[in-house]
Amino acid sequence: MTSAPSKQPKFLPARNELGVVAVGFSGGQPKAGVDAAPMALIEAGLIQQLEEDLEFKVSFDGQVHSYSEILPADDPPYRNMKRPKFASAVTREVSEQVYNYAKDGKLVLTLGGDHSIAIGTISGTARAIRERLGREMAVIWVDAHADINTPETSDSGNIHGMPVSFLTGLATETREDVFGWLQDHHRLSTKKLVYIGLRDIDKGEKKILKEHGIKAFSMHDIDRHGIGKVMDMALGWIGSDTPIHLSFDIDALDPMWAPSTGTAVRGGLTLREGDFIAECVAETGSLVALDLVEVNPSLDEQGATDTVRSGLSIIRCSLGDTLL
Ligand SMILES: NC(=[NH2+])NCCC[C@H](N)C(=O)O
Ligand SMILES: [Mn+2]
Ligand SMILES: [Mn+2]
Repeated sequence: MTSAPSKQPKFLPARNELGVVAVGFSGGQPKAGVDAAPMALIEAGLIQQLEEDLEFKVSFDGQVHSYSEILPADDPPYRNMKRPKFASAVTREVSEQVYNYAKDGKLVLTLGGDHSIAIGTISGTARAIRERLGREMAVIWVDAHADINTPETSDSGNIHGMPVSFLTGLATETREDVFGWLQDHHRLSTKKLVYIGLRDIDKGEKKILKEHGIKAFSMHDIDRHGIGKVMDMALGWIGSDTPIHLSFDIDALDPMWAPSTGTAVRGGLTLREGDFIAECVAETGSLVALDLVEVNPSLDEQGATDTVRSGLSIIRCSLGDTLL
């Protein structure tokens, strides 16, 4: 058994440098409003907290990108995917933005948007880490959902339920304008992926997880072992000294803590469990990128302030804030 490792950030020469990308994209799912999350997080004081409390040197272009300039004129469903060209064009752009920060050794924080944007963030980080360090990174995916449907296994056709299949190469596509731009250097090995918090997995997804031996800790595992042991096991699977990209879907938290999200599922993590996951990742010193996605302030409006606060808390803990 491993205990919480606390080491030097060997691959983060500029650990106090943080690049922020704000992605106002909602096209990976049908509900409007998730594009407003970056502004809600920023208006709640995010950038200031990062600079003043956590002492980061923040690079941010000051814009929440809506990508309206690359909105395709027509975007019919393709292979069961809804709005495939727009999602492809946006994630391609995000991939470039994230890559540009990560290649300079900056830690990258991306604010979503729906979870389809992880196609951009993870591909950008994976490529930069390969080029800069000649290594493969690991991904910790904290979510109620596995988001590993292929276009063919998806019932909804919503691309936010598919990012992991494209990132791992379980789904591929030759059309350049529909994720065909993803190349090997953008991809992630199924062996370097760990899920935490799962509780709403589609039938086809269960089959994929099983067939590929993907490491996953469901809410059942957290109930059985406690979050402390689960984090030991999750980080043990990844191994110390591996760069980590943390992709945090706010719906991993119980709706009690994060009601304003598009696909809320009861029986989730407490805020403390979510923060603890983030703190454990921060303690490794190996975090290279963080996504915070699926906050939708226009759903359950009375709960929006709480949801944004939870999101801020997860971000701060991931980036090294400690209780003492
Ligand atoms: N990022 C998310 N919240 N994803 C929810 C996915 C829900 C469902 N599994 C689907 O494929 O549509
Ligand atoms: Mn989810
Ligand atoms: Mn998700």
